[in-house]
Amino acid sequence: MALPGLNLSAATEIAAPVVHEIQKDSEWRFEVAFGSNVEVKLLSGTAEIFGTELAPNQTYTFSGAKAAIYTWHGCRIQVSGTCQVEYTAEETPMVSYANVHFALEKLRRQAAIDGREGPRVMVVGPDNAGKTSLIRTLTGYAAKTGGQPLVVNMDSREGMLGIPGSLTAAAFGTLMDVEEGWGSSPTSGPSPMPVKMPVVYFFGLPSPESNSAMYKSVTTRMALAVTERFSRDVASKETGCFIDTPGILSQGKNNYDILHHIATEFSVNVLLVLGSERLHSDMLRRFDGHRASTDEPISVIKLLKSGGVVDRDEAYMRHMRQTQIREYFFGDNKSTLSPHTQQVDFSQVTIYKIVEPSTILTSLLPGGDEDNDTEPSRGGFHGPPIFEKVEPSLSMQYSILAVTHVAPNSPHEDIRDSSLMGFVYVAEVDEQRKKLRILAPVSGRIPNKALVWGTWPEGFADLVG
Ligand SMILES: Nc1ncnc2c1ncn2[C@@H]1O[C@H](COP(=O)(O)OP(=O)(O)OP(=O)(O)O)[C@@H](O)[C@H]1O
Repeated sequence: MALPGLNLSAATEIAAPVVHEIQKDSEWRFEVAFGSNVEVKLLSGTAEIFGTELAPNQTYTFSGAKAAIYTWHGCRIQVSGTCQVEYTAEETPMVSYANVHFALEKLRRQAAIDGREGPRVMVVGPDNAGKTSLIRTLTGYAAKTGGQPLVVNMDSREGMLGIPGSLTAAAFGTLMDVEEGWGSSPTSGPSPMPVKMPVVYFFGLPSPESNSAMYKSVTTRMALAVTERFSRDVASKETGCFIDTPGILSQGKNNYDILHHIATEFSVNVLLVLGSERLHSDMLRRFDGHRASTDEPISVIKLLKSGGVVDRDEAYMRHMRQTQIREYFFGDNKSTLSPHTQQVDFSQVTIYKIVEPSTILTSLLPGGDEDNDTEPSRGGFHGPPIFEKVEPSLSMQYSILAVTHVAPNSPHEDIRDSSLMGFVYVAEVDEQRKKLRILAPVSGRIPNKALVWGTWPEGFADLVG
């Protein structure tokens, strides 16, 4: 049986519960397919999942998950449902991760005494090295010891409290969601977990390589947002921040200048290198002891990749992106949302498409169409165009549009640098009647703001019927 419209196989029948006894300093690793559920309950002892403790006797439900339940002192867990993979591992890098946490705590205490910002930590490493999991773990530990770290996701391939394609930052001073990872962002429905208030920018492309100039500009804007947050939030300032980076930036020297840009803009002073000797030595050469834009040197620390980190294939990643998009509009099994569909005329929306760098080159060549009269004011800026104003067309059907905070005809730089109100989904484009069917998370008219269309996330045909 299949759930209509969701392209998921229905939950398989629940196998009889199994009890696992996990020895101290070990973890139970498991993978659950999308569309099936596995329930886990902590029966005795203590356990955590990526730095967030499990409450005793509470049932946690996992679907489409690859994760590990770690115990420092030993525990018993009850598992119901069928895992694709499950095993217990005694060898984990958790002690070294905990040592990093204690070292960061020391820096935080010193920063509080000196009235400075806490450590600004950037995590680098190839794809599937465990960067996000390490940041979740260190964020969980920092929150548990009373801190409120800012977590910055600079990887547009995956969303953090937002849709893929966006770059977000949020303060984590409260418990994270054991089942969902980063938890939920403010939505139009109630949430059992404290919601986080992310600041969101749109990149709209899968990789910084797709448009490094635009990525660097959005990075600069995000770093300003983080500095601004530090200036009005003492708890976050003292705890510092964690910056997650796209794996592609660590895979080959071509993109090290982008890593350098992130490190400089965020005044990074701790660089954690996961899972690559060669990257570590490159980073040491580039950064160790070098001064960032503040007066502090950068410490480069090598950490082992966990043996539990799983390579995720394209089909899994695609499913994960679609789940994130669906949850943004419709909620999850804990809180159902009620998005609204409405018809709008083409004339009611102003949509900008991100210009590919190759097109920019063409438009700058003699005879190129740089002086396009249909383009809005460039606010006195004469650089290459960042966006192209486009009329809706069939190719836009099933796409996500980012709703900025700026007026429809704002200069390109203002559109690029604007944080986002949210996202809408183009359910249908009727070129003949010049009408769009739009799905928005809340009711009311689509705000009269500049909308941005990127190539990422890719179109998602099955979101609404
Ligand atoms: N110890 C572990 N046991 C089981 N699964 C794990 C473990 N650590 C991480 N994973 C899983 O492995 C996958 C990859 O990990 P993660 O997302 O942290 O890597 P990453 O370096 O951030 O990847 P990318 O750069 O590609 O986004 C995730 O699904 C994560 O939940």
